[in-house]
Amino acid sequence: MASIADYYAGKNVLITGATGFMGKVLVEKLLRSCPEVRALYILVRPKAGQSMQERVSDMIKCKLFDRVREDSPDFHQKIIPISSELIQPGLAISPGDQERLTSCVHIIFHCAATIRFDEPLKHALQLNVIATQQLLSLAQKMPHLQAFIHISTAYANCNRRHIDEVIYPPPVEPRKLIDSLEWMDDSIVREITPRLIGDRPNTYTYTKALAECVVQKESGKLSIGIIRPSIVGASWKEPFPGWIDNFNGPSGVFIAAGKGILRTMRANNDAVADLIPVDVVINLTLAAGWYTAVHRPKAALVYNCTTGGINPFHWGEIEHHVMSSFKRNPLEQAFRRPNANITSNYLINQYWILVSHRFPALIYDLYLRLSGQKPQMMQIFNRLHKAIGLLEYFSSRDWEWNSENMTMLMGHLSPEDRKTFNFDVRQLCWPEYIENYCIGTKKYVLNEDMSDIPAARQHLRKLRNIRYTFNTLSLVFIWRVFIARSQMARNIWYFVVSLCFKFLSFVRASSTLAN
Ligand SMILES: CCCCC/C=C\C/C=C\CCCCCCCC(=O)SCCNC(=O)CCNC(=O)[C@H](O)C(C)(C)COP(=O)(O)OP(=O)(O)OC[C@H]1O[C@@H](n2cnc3c(N)ncnc32)[C@H](O)[C@@H]1OP(=O)(O)O
Ligand SMILES: NC(=O)C1=CN([C@@H]2O[C@H](COP(=O)(O)OP(=O)(O)OC[C@H]3O[C@@H](n4cnc5c(N)ncnc54)[C@H](OP(=O)(O)O)[C@@H]3O)[C@@H](O)[C@H]2O)C=CC1
Repeated sequence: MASIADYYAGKNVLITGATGFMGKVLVEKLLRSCPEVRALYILVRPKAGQSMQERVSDMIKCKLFDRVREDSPDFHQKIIPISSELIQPGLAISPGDQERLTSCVHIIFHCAATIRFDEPLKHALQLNVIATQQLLSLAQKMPHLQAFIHISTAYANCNRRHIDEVIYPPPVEPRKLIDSLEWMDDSIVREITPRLIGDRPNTYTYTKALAECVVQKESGKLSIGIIRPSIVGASWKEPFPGWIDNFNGPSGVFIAAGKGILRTMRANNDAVADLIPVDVVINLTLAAGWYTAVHRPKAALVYNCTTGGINPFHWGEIEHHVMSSFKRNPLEQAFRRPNANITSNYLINQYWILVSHRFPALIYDLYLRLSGQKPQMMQIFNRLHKAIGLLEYFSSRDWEWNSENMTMLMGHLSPEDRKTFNFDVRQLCWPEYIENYCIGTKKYVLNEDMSDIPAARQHLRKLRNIRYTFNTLSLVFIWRVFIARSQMARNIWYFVVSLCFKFLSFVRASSTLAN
């Protein structure tokens, strides 16, 4: 049987979401490990004043592509951008481009989605469900198509505790929901959203569940694979350890903790932190593309791409390793020394939010005001609280995912492919992974230089001295207030002072005698 790289040789691949976190890693890995692939057609929209071409040029300049650039400097010639806005009818692909794609594409990887937890339902439905539907109908017109790989999420069915590799019945018939939301204005949709999403925490997981159902129902004769990654984190090994380029999921939490801003968060110490490195997800995705095309399974195969059942690690352990990593490799200009604690207790968390978040923010904003600058800390904390509030659902619970298809797929790979497209997470050493993850947030998200670490350490020492001074002054102040108001405090104070005085006299007398 052909190896994975042999299979992709000469193939035209269509990718949505190629400008996103996972899409870029997919493009890089395909070009590097399957160098004979014919072309990668990527659906891209213009954004933030940049044309499609400008965005793609920026993307290929990214450090992520350094390794493939070294191997084959002309790699970009294989990337063919196609202008597309996925929430428009027909995905806004021009008739010429549609014809080109339908005539040549062999495999589709559908990564695009809105992953925001606070996305209004209508928009999440348009992108995550309707665009998937439209892509499937485009796929139906492709005579050479061999596999359609849909990227879902392990949390699509997070309202269940045990999640098998099956497509569960949808919370609502997607067609009916699409039809009803079409005529409703945004305010009505906002009002009924909590009732619709029911026991799911957000519109993201809800619409991803609907999308899976659409893939199952509207795939016709296509060969389908559905990948369900859990919490996708920095890369484990490829193209280099610790690659990460965004604040999503735990990355923003790690950074906020490393900067000394986040000091408390609600999470269950003993719950499994189902992180999965991005390169593992991409290796599995490419292997699933190969398997789907070669074996043509009759029904869609679902791959729960998770670590919890195979190599579990817990939020409490993550907290410990993140903190010690940021102490060894501090971030620049930290607000306070990194010292975050997680707790599952609501009241304890609220107490620490008051003492360790709001109070320092208030003092710092006061200092900014007095020095003629614009206060900003309270605003930063309000945004942070909103973000961690949306993540708490995932850090406070445990799920059990069955990942038999991942094991089955590994069993079908040749020893060589198992190395090149490694997704065996049993080999993952968590402390080392977390260390590289934290360094990755410093280097690639915050663009900080590793050579500045001594200065960052010096800054942490300065913060420690400020804290000691502040604590001492506060103690003296509180004590003075007590002494002024209470006879008992005064008596204790005189007692302690006279005791110290006696002790000093004793030490002096004994040293005189000794001489
Ligand atoms: C140290 C102890 C650690 C212990 C660990 C404990 C817990 C771990 C925490 C989390 C684990 C749970 C993760 C669950 C993931 C589930 C898996 C999935 O299915 S994947 C999808 C994941 N999706 C997300 O993570 C998206 C979440 N984000 C959002 O929904 C939104 O971004 C938002 C948080 C609601 C914020 O929206 P807002 O409009 O206010 O801001 P923007 O998004 O426009 O961003 C503005 C600005 O802020 C930066 N940003 C975004 N998020 C964060 C963050 N979390 N921390 C810091 N900064 C953040 C963003 O990049 C923008 O910057 P800029 O203006 O410079 O571009
Ligand atoms: N990150 C994670 O932790 C997890 C992610 N997943 C799934 O993986 C997939 C990829 O996620 P990730 O890479 O993290 O997400 P990103 O947000 O990084 O990327 C999303 C991609 O979708 C594209 N996109 C969004 N809206 C449109 C639109 N209207 N038209 C065209 N393209 C659009 C974006 O393009 P643009 O650059 O133009 O915005 C971007 O390329 C998603 O399906 C997600 O559900 C699953 C589990 C966990």
